[in-house]
Amino acid sequence: MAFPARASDWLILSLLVLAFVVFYTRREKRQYPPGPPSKPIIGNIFEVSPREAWLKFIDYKRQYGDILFFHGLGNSVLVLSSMKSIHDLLEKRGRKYSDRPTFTVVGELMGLDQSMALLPYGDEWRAHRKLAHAGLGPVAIKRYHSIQEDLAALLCQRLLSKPEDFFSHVRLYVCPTVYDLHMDYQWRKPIMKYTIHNKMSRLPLNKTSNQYITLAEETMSIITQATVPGAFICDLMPSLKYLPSWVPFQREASKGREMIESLASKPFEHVKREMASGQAPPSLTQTLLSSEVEDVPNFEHRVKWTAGVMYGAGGESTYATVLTFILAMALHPEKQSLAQAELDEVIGAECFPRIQHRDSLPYVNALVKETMRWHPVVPLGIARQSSEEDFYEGYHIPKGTIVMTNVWALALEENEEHDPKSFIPERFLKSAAKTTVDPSTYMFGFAKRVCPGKALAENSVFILISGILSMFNIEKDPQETLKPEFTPGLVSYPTPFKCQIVPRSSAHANVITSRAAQCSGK
Ligand code: HEM
Repeated sequence: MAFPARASDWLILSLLVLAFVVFYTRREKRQYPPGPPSKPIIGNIFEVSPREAWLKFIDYKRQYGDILFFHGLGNSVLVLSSMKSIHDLLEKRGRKYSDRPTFTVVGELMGLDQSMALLPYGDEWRAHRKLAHAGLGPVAIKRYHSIQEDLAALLCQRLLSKPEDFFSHVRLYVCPTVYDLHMDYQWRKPIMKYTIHNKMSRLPLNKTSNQYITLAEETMSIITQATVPGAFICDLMPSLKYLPSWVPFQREASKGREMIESLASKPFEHVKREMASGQAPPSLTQTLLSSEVEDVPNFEHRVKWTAGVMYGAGGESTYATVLTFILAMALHPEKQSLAQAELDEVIGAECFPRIQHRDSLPYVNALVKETMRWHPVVPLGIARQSSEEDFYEGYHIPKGTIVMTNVWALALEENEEHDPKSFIPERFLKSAAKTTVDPSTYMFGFAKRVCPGKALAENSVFILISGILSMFNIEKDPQETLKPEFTPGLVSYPTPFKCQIVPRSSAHANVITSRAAQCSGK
């Protein structure tokens, strides 16, 4: 065997060995996390379906494990399906994983990127979060208890008069819970005429409805349509955003921009006027404007957008949760009776519950948790984007990777004691073995970007659900086969279904009427 004889030969050989080692080490480091097989150029990116992707991700989780990777056409997507991986990346390495993806049309062109939910991780976002904590923190939300209780009573009143329109009623009284906090009671003053919208959940509002609600619902409709993947080619080819204003999508974007700006500005100006006249009731905007953080630069702009984002961010998910509850009750009357028995015993028969009763109703709380677990309404969380490249468990995660949290997989985690697909509130009772993770630890997102409305939402969901349970029986429509089916989007709620919502007795009907009358008198 011939060996290199001269020093220069040794040098060349050493460099070759070094280059070989570096090449293979880097190749090793650049190994992506597992995922379905990929093809040249398109990779496996088309396996990420825009509709009900969570169902497919469950199958892939079984095959490839808790971290899944999809890539192709210059995109990469990481799906995290275990608390451990979510905690390791979003919590422990939060600095790298707290950005949001860029939405060219709805964000940049329509201006929604001024709102906390889409703001990049940075100083502006931090300023909005600080304001949100001031207005939605544990002490501040106590100011809203009576508003939330009134809205639950008014929802029951509507259910009493036209139970078959429950989709519309829930929409009308749940989304504005958030709006009400933003403004005040004004939206309820005009008489609203509305009917159930056949396919869509959105309210078909007419001219007699309140201008703020009409604006909010129309704007939400534009935002929802604009965020459907593929709605605008400009989202796939961002350079198209420089096309002139007469191009059709630019005209749509400019209309959307106007409406989104009005959604934030109009209620804000309304509260300011009320404050100037000394008559502003408690609301998020009012709380923030009268807070002592006025030395913050752009204070008014930030308050306007912090409060303005809440209708979209909070209404839809609360609405979806209450509808899921109604569906679950129609399917599980035996669980409903157990919750009603507890309500009757703890707060008294024919009494309307209050938020302060929350801690003394373990079964009702378990039922609320089970509603959230049984069908998570935000099944894949809200996407993040990695702001730096990273390596996790030996895998390479490129900078700019879209990161999804597979909440659906967490909720349907295999469990030895209880079937994850069945509706069993008992799994959350203290007496049961503590094998099921509390959904409030994953339903509202994670770490730095965890939902700032969580505490408020939990109160809303509790009072709406316990109010309905205490006053009504929800029953299957005997003429229909009730099959649980849900919409496929970012926020997923039951597709239209029929059920019967009947007062538990005439005494209960009277309680509803007199409790609702107290609200209208305010
Ligand atoms: C059942 C009701 C609700 C659910 C299930 C829910 C769920 C979520 C989730 C999953 C996120 C994403 C967090 C992340 O990226 O990790 C989020 C963000 C957010 N939620 Fe909620 N939410 C609810 C109600 C509310 C309410 C009532 C409000 C406002 C009053 C609200 C305001 C927000 C805002 C502003 C964000 C964006 C936070 C940010 O990007 O920094 N949510 N929510």
